[in-house]
Amino acid sequence: MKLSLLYTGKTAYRFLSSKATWGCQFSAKSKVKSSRSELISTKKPKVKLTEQQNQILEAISNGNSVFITGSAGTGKTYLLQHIITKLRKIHGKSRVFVTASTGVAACSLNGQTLHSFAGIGLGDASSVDLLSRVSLDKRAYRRWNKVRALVIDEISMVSGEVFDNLEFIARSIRSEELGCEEKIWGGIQLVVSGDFFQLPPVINKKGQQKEFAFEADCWNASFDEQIELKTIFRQSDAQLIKVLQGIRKGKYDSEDLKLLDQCCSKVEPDSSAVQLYPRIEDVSRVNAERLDCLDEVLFHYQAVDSGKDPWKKQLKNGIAPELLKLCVGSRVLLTKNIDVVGGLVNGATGTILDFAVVQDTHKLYDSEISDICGNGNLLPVVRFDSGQELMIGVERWYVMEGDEAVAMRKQIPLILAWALSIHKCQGMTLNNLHTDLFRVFGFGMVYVALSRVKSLDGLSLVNFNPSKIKANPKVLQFYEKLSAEKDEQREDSVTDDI
Ligand SMILES: Nc1ncnc2c1ncn2[C@@H]1O[C@H](COP(=O)(O)OP(=O)(O)OP(=O)(O)O)[C@@H](O)[C@H]1O
Repeated sequence: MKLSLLYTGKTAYRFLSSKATWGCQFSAKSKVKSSRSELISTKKPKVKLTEQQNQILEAISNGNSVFITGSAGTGKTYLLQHIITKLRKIHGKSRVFVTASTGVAACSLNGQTLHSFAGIGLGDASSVDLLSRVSLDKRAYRRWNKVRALVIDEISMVSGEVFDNLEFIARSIRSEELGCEEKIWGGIQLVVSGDFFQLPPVINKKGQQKEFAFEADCWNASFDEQIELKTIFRQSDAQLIKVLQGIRKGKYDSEDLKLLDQCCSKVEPDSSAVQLYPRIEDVSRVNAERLDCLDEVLFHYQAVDSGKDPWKKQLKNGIAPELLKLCVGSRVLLTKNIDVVGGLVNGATGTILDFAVVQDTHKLYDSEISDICGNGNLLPVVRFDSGQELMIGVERWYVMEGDEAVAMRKQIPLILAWALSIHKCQGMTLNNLHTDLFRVFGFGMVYVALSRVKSLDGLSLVNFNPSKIKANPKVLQFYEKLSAEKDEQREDSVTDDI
């Protein structure tokens, strides 16, 4: 029988007490670090920005609105963090709003979802109706007035209709309230990032004309520059990069197919491989089954949320679960960067080794732990696949409105990692992954799934079929046009030089 330390009675408590003592001995003997201890280096490794990344930063310093795109792993999100710091210096912290199309992406940037920033609910109404909805929502109205720079990450999942509606709202509110002439986006500096070859928007209305944001009427006029990052950092193997670049555009040759076939012929996927599924139901089922098979005592970690709705609700769409169930032997994935120098970053996987009490903490932190873990104050000890062992402490996820934290979740930064959804892994880097391509559907999914992996050794596939490799023709056309325009600009600048 499984015991729940948080919800069961005396039996569990007795177990917990003995386990706690053992945990102390464990900590002393094995020198397990706590993710909150001073032993962990929080210094960020110095990453030199590329010339192209620096050019983008410069364009932003000059007040330009920029669309940043590029293949998976070209450092779009990484660059965004530098951009946000720069924008805050230019406009002041409270006037820079950081948003993303999904809760997971928004949380990883400590931002808010685009829809909640905008105050448009589901956004399924006409532009005029949405404008009156926003005008009645005091906070949303104030945000639209206050914002000087708006960052939008994972734009591939925002529809053209929503993009146009937001521009209309920005222009209408700001020209009326600020008394300025009508400017596109009401003069807001826009920084938009994403790769349209990745996951597309979820379209509710049938026959929607403007599926992608680049189909919005205002798209081209919204930006001073549209830049495609070219250097891929996630993978270094030239063969893998070539295959992934092909898959991104729905293309492959016999060499690529041979390589993908080799990934299918691995007898058993590495036991550390994260299984990627398109549907969340499969993810929940596989993780629950594997947890059950271990037949170990379950430890429950209940997230503690603060703030008000609608912000608090957004926390539910983030990466940190409301209730995290773990036991010895569980495969887990880290959801925060806790030791960047040591490689313990978002996406690092490992196995739960034990549960132990944290030593030498401040009273304040003790109470934080007990809020989440109940009376036991036992924290999970993880042996990461890199070999490091670490006790994982409590972390925080914020929903920020400008410089104000409007909601916060405290939770252990781990999720079960036998299985993960392709939607949740967008933006992640994984060492080992396994996926059944039979289940994968739609444009972009195969590319998002496969482009998470760092090297071919870490990729295992089943049911690979070349017909699954497909790119949306509209997206292909958009990128062809973008690169033709760049070529033209280059030619023009050469002619000018002569
Ligand atoms: N200039 C750089 N030099 C070295 N590494 C970099 C550089 N820029 C980014 N990286 C690293 O590249 C990796 C991928 O970056 P990031 O996740 O930002 O890519 P992305 O383009 O947002 O990918 P995706 O589209 O899959 O979300 C990260 O580990 C990041 O630290």
